[in-house]
Amino acid sequence: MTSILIKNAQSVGADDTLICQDILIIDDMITAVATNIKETVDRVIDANGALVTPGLVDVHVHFREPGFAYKETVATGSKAAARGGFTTVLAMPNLDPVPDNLENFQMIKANNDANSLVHLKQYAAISTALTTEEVSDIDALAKAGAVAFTNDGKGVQTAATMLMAMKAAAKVKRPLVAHVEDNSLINGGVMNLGEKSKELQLPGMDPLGESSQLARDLVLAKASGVHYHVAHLSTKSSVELVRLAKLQGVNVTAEVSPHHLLLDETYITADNAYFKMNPPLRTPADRTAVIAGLLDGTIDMVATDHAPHSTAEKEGSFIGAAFGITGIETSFQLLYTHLVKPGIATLTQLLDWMVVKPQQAFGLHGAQAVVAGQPADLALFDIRHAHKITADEFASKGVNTPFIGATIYGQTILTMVDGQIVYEA
Ligand SMILES: NC(=O)N[C@@H](CC(=O)O)C(=O)O
Ligand SMILES: [Zn+2]
Ligand SMILES: [Zn+2]
Repeated sequence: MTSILIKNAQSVGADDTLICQDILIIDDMITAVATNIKETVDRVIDANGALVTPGLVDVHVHFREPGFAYKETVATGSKAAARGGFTTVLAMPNLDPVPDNLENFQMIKANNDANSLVHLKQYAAISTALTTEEVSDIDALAKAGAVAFTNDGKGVQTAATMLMAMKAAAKVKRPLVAHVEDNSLINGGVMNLGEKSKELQLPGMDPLGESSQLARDLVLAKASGVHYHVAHLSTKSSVELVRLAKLQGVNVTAEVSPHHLLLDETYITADNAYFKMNPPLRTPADRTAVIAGLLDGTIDMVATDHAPHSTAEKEGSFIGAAFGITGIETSFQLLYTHLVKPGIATLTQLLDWMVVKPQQAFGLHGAQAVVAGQPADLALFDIRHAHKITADEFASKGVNTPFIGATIYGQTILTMVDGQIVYEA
């Protein structure tokens, strides 16, 4: 038996008030939360007024193993997750080999299970190689433990393939997660098609590539009854479509990334690939719409789309650089600093978007509140001191984020998974 007593932590109570309490953890469970717990334990940790939350959940990360271990591994990615305050993450299938059959999936899952510091669930591919019209063996992959199905990185180009996959996913009661992108509207674009692409004279991708495929999918989702989840939603038009679909009873959920909430294309002042990701940063009107969509519940959750790449792949121009930015070590902190501190959102809302909704939508197990009887998955954040993000502090192999140099509050002090400390500052 191991026992840990965390003293003087501030947990979020009713009406968003902070309550200073002690937390007793025995083995993998929270066994008591109260003021002034007196108990002989193996270790006492003085949280010194830090915020305590249930472990964060990220339904969209790229851990790159197997195939691209030079960008990230399960060991480094999960360490980065722990450093960000995350205790459960869902890993994308754009790997090599692709988890589009049982053998590949089992090999990838075994490697995840052997090397992850946090709870790690694996997505399987919708179609073979993430690009074909041949739907994967969704039934077998679900039985093997696939948390959900997605071709993230690529849109599913034909309605027939999408409908077939949705019906199969509905049968096994797993979400179908869509990276919505119609290739016929991308035109080799490296950023959003509009004023900024014109100014920088770079090829732009039409934002209708996202919303037009989303509109198709929502019709198919309604017909198939699948739980359809939209990955990294980024345009005003997409928000409007999801809002309408929810009103019509479509079983749809949606995620937005921290960068689409906090940045737009006006932040791109030079041809610097640290601002290159897919979907691209959109217009200020799109950004206003995704924030409003999150606040009114149209968008259910935040997911980082943590996409590490090597320095060589992100150097220089948008042309030729890889799409994607890292995010798992800075997301809670950036959103706390820019949404909660200024009063745009409450801490309760932020935790709803980063813990409760992801767990509910994907049927995950984990603490939804720091209370006795819950699993000891939790994080402590220092919300009182400012911190400047530097490239050398990341646990991830990727340092490709435009937020380097930003000042944030909420640095992670400690992260615990099943009662084990997996990160300590
Ligand atoms: N978001 C990105 O820009 N890149 C992701 C793929 C994806 O999420 O579509 C990647 O795998 O690097
Ligand atoms: Zn994607
Ligand atoms: Zn992604």
